[in-house]
Amino acid sequence: MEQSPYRRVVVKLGTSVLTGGSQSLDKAHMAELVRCMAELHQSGIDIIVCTSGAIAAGRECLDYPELPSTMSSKQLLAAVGQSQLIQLWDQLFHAYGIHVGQILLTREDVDDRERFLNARDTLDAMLEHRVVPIVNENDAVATQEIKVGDNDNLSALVSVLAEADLLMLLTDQSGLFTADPRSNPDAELICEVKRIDDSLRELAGDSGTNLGTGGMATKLQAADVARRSGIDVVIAAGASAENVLKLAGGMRIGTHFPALDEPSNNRKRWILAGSSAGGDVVVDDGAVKALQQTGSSLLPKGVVDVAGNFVRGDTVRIINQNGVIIARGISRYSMNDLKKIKQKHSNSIESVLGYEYGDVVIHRNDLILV
Ligand SMILES: Nc1ncnc2c1ncn2[C@@H]1O[C@H](COP(=O)(O)OP(=O)(O)O)[C@@H](O)[C@H]1O
Ligand SMILES: N[C@@H](CCC(=O)OP(=O)(O)O)C(=O)O
Repeated sequence: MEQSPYRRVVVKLGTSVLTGGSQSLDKAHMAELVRCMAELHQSGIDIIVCTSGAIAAGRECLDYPELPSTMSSKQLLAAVGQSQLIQLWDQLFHAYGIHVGQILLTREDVDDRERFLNARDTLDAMLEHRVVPIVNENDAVATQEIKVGDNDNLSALVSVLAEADLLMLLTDQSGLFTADPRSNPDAELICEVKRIDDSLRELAGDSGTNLGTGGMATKLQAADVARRSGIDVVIAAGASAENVLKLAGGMRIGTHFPALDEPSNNRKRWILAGSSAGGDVVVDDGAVKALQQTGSSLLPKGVVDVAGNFVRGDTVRIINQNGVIIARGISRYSMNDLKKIKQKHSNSIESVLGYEYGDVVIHRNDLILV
């Protein structure tokens, strides 16, 4: 494999790829995909798999039952199929000595700041321990109101959550075409998209099968979300497992959506644009110096007081002891927690609270000086 320009990659595998268009999971092809993802993992790149296929696996496992097309039928199939799916991924990665862990999300897990941070911490911990996260929507419990609804958008949210730098949307077409190639054999592949506008959205149709969800329309929505967060996105064919290696090596296959901005800038803008500060964290002069001069994270040791009312994940103002605002940032600890751990060394957080969310109160990536 070429030297990869990427360090953290989300690989989204649609039902179309995992079944090869059939009614059951194509285990041989999944093994090939794992061979390539394992190679990436072993080269030091963090891999997150966003897998579809639970509903298809559930149908297969229950021997294709006749069910009404209701939400609860889908939930039943997903509940059965998800356990089949995760077992299969586990076995396949195990052959390369790689551990996997399952994360099942709904929209609520990313909309709510505290849950967003929790999910991010879990992903970070898994990646830090070189465990491959296998993510899907929590279809078995998600109702329409709390669903992301499709795994294209889910994979974009996961990419943002994990601060990935590449999102591969692997599907049964070699990219985005000027029209749905199923019904338009003359349609041409679009190699690069710089702007996602209404005229492009008109080209992107729904899924051509009854297995996939959303077709190219949801892939465009996902590309839009991810690239705005500084993540390169590519839609490409998943039928060739080698494409995983080629794309991670920066090869130009499929349809590319280059990232629009530096992730850090974008993230910091989000902090600045975020809801009005939930509270104030007063810090000592040493902490002010560390934040302003060395770009450090804020540790509990430097916190002298807290005010207002905030929970973990809220944006807070960081002020010095003269009341001057010096920064804004997202607090990893609630106000109540912070009251207990202020002026304490980070390694005593767990003994004081009985749990910990890491050494820092506000990570430097979640902080902007004002
Ligand atoms: N402009 C387009 N270019 C490519 N494919 C398109 C386009 N419009 C609609 N499609 C359809 O999108 C399908 C892929 O989406 P989907 O079935 O949801 O797959 P997946 O399971 O991989 O998410 C293709 O099989 C194709 O029929
Ligand atoms: N979460 C569902 C897949 C939903 C979905 O978006 O499917 P797909 O369009 O094939 O990526 C499942 O596991 O069956």
